[in-house]
Amino acid sequence: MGIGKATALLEDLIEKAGGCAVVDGGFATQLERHGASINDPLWSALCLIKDPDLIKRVHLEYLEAGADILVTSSYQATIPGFVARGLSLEDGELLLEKSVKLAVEARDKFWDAMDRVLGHSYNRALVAASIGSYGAYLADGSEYSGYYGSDVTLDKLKDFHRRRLQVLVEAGPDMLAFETIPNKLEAQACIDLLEEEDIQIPSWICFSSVDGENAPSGESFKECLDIINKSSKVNAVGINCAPPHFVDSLIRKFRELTEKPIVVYPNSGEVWDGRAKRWLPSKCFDDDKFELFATRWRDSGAKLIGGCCRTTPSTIRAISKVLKGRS
Ligand SMILES: C[S+](C)CC[C@H](N)C(=O)O
Ligand SMILES: N[C@@H](CCS)C(=O)O
Ligand SMILES: [Zn+2]
Repeated sequence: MGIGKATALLEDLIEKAGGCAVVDGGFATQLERHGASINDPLWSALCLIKDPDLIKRVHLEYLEAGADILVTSSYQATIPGFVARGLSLEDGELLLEKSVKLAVEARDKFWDAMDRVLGHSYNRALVAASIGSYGAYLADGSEYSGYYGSDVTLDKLKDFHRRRLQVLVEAGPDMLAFETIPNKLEAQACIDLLEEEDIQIPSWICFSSVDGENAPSGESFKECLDIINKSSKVNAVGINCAPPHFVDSLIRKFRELTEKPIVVYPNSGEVWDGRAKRWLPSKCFDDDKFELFATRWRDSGAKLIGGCCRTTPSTIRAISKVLKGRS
């Protein structure tokens, strides 16, 4: 796939979805709702070892809810993380591959079934391989602070991301989703890797934000988007796992800073306590509110809309209903 084709794949989906495609919702959240215990350094990636069937089930639930894009279970699946757990390099790589295969199998199963349903309004979903930030792997809350310490250089971040990216791409996803990137240095590492590895599938880079104006590191989104704009390998840019009430103004800001399609999939508004490893109750938004927000975000110019942590298939059903007129 050349760069033109990569761009077309995402653009076609957005067009088929009526101008705004639906991303799935909180993946780890839905695993937990089904009883999975993920209080672990691997977080949701623990289920790749313990309960892969549940991963597939959650993907199917999001498809049924109307997701046009499935984000894989690899957010916190890393080779050093698996090795720290006693797995071999080879087994770690097999688990990464499995994260893509499970989503592809769910997508194909759902799409085969839909093929037999007359007049359905679903689109054939794309599978986006999740690449969580270095902070997600550290499991210390730094995907929301952007502070990695002075010893973390561009080369270190590229070394951290490179092999996982290669393995995920080899497993055959439709696209890549860099998630909760908290600073400019890591965005640069992602861009450099896409270029150096000559990645041919589309990708998006999403930042977290804790003040509604800047990246968590305090660096401006102008600085971050200026480097992204220089790369044709990044096909969309946006925000994930930030509170929903920040999103509308961030879409407007991003529209001034980039011509790339904008993707937003905020969390419920609850705040992650990285030390206590739990969600702190905060200004929290329910599915009805997401329904209202989704039209506003679309009208403000977002092209891909979904949910992140603490959102569920019912959130995605509400978003899909309002964006596509599905009941
Ligand atoms: C998106 S956060 C809630 C994921 C979990 C975090 N990286 C941790 O392991 O503590
Ligand atoms: N795709 C991940 C992102 C966590 S911030 C999930 O939904 O669990
Ligand atoms: Zn999240």
